Amino acid sequence: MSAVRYDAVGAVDAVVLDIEGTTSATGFVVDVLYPYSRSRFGALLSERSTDPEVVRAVAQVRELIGEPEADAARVERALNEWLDEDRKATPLKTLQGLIWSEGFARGDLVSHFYDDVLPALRRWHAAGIALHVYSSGSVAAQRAWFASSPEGDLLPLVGELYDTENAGPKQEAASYRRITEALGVDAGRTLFLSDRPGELDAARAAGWRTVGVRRPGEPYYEQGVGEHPEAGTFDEITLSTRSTL
Ligand SMILES: CSCCC(=O)C(=O)COP(=O)(O)O
Ligand SMILES: [Mg+2]
Repeated sequence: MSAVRYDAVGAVDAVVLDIEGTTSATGFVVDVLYPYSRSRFGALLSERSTDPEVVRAVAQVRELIGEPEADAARVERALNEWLDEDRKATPLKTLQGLIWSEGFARGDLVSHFYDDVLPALRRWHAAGIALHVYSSGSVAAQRAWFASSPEGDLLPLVGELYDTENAGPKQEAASYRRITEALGVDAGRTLFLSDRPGELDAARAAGWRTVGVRRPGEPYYEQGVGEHPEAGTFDEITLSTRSTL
């Protein structure tokens, strides 16, 4: 796999990061985070049934399954079915985010990053490149994820956090246009790193630059990333901004 260089003048002002499969192992999410949330959905739904975020997420679950009267047990069953399918349904992610952020704060959970990721993020941040996140994981989950890394609190490295609630579905170009507008940066100077071809296609359709991150063992590794430039690790991605040239 050849290294990707973005070193033309004014190449990149901002990098937007996908998490699962890109900065971090899908295996960790599925084997550690998913069981943690699965075992706590029941308690969350019964003990915090009046929490506005829970109320809103439960209403969204009922709407998605087409059962306006679904009780807590039915809602929990739907959440677990989506977990089994790894379906990135927004209310599932909202409820997982509530559970995980408490788990991270309590010290039950510590996030995972591939070895090449944190050095690259520090390098890019030091070079003046803004780092943002766009993940199906909720903003609350993303914040906890970066705050509780094996190397401590990484939140000072990252700027804005986007999820399917505040930006929209990751496979739709409109979501990336929304982020461009919110960030106030040129689409053509924004680089999206993701493992999923559908997300990369949507970002490119919105005028973003893209690099597909293909890590052996990840679910999308065999499928590849189509026509997008690709990198096996963040070490292969050389970035610079106008100000550094
Ligand atoms: C800290 S987010 C936890 C991972 C997760 O639930 C998820 O759905 C990540 O999906 P991504 O869009 O980052 O591939
Ligand atoms: Mg991903």
